[in-house]
Amino acid sequence: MAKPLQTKTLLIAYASVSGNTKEVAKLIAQELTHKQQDVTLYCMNGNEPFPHVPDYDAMLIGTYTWGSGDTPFDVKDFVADVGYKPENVFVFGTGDTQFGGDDMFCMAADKLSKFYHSPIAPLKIEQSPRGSQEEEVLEWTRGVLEWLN
Ligand SMILES: Cc1cc2nc3c(=O)[nH]c(=O)nc-3n(C[C@H](O)[C@H](O)[C@H](O)COP(=O)(O)O)c2cc1C
Repeated sequence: MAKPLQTKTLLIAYASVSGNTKEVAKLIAQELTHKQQDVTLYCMNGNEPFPHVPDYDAMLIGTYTWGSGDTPFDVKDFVADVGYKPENVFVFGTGDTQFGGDDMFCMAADKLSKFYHSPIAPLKIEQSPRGSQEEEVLEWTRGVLEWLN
């Protein structure tokens, strides 16, 4: 029989301009909540109060990629404001292969994942997760939970 999952406190912090990364963040949050996890969603480019990161068992960071493989300023600011590298940081991103092809696809997610020594590979979604990519989001989310348990 599968081991029951422990309830973890999980921060999902994301930046999103046109809504794709927000959609992925919401799907992840839904799945985690469904699995009895204690989830807080935080939008980096909104007006919500800054989260107290040490309160969480793990942080999931969501980013789009802009320019030529660049990390958005909102994400860079968030990372700087957190001020330390927590353990257990998982990264998801959305991108578009029309900008720079496979080499630059979701490059911001790759960079963040390296920066935080993330224990599992970043999730990379081509624009909106709706449709066939939804299952990839759910699988990745289950992978995060498995790693934390
Ligand atoms: C000016 C510009 C540059 C972009 N550069 C990249 C890029 O280098 N790599 C990539 O994967 N996506 C790139 N994108 C695509 C966005 O990352 C993608 O549309 C993403 O899903 C937007 O996320 P959001 O809807 O959460 O804002 C670029 C988009 C724009 C408008």
